Amino acid sequence: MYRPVNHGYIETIIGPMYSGKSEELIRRLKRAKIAKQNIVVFKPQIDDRYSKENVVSHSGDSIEAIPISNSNQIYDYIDEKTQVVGIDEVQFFDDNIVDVAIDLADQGIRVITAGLDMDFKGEPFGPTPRLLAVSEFVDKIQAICSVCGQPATRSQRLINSKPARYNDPIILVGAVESYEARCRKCHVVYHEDK
Ligand SMILES: Nc1ncnc2c1ncn2[C@@H]1O[C@H](COP(=O)(O)OP(=O)(O)O)[C@@H](O)[C@H]1O
Ligand SMILES: Cc1cn([C@H]2C[C@H](O)[C@@H](COP(=O)(O)O)O2)c(=O)[nH]c1=O
Ligand SMILES: [Zn+2]
Repeated sequence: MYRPVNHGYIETIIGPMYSGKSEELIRRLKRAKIAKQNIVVFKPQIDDRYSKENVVSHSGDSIEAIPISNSNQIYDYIDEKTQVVGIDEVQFFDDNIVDVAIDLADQGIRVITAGLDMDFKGEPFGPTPRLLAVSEFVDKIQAICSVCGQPATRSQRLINSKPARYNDPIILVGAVESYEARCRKCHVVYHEDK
């Protein structure tokens, strides 16, 4: 694909749940739209929490998005006019999403991704660590700890109001019924062997 000027790069917005990643992604994409840039937004199909075809923040901001089940599907919606690509919930994709982001940036596209850096156990989540390494710009943002009010960097999973167990599955789509924002001190994971 021919692009006359190569100004591509990757921006990544990371943090725990409720930290404002989707709000910030939507804000940047809406500004690009105001600048009359050609944008395309993607989200993983499994995230049907608030909407199937929009990125929606916990506070209700939204922008139209294409749900995809495989990162290579992004290429079906990109052409020589595409200037900005947004990808939300990037942690749910496989590692190939990083190669797609690199390829798009190499083609001159501004790629803006948002996702969780850590899972409910406080461990690196899916492709995010590698994505951070190759991004030109990274913004790590915080929520408010639901226990103590300090800046929250972790996502607390609660099952029947109790901390989730270490061996529980990593993926569980949800919001306030299953997750709270917590700081390091207030974040709890239940280890059955301890
Ligand atoms: N504990 C919390 N800390 C900060 N914001 C919260 C919290 N709980 C709910 N919110 C709401 O969530 C919004 C951020 O939502 P969103 O952008 O979807 O976050 P993220 O994509 O990081 O999960 C905030 O503007 C606020 O209205
Ligand atoms: C911590 C954690 C989260 N999830 C899920 C829960 C939500 O559906 C998304 C995160 O959404 P947000 O826009 O950041 O609020 O991820 C999960 O599947 N596993 C986890 O460990
Ligand atoms: Zn706390």
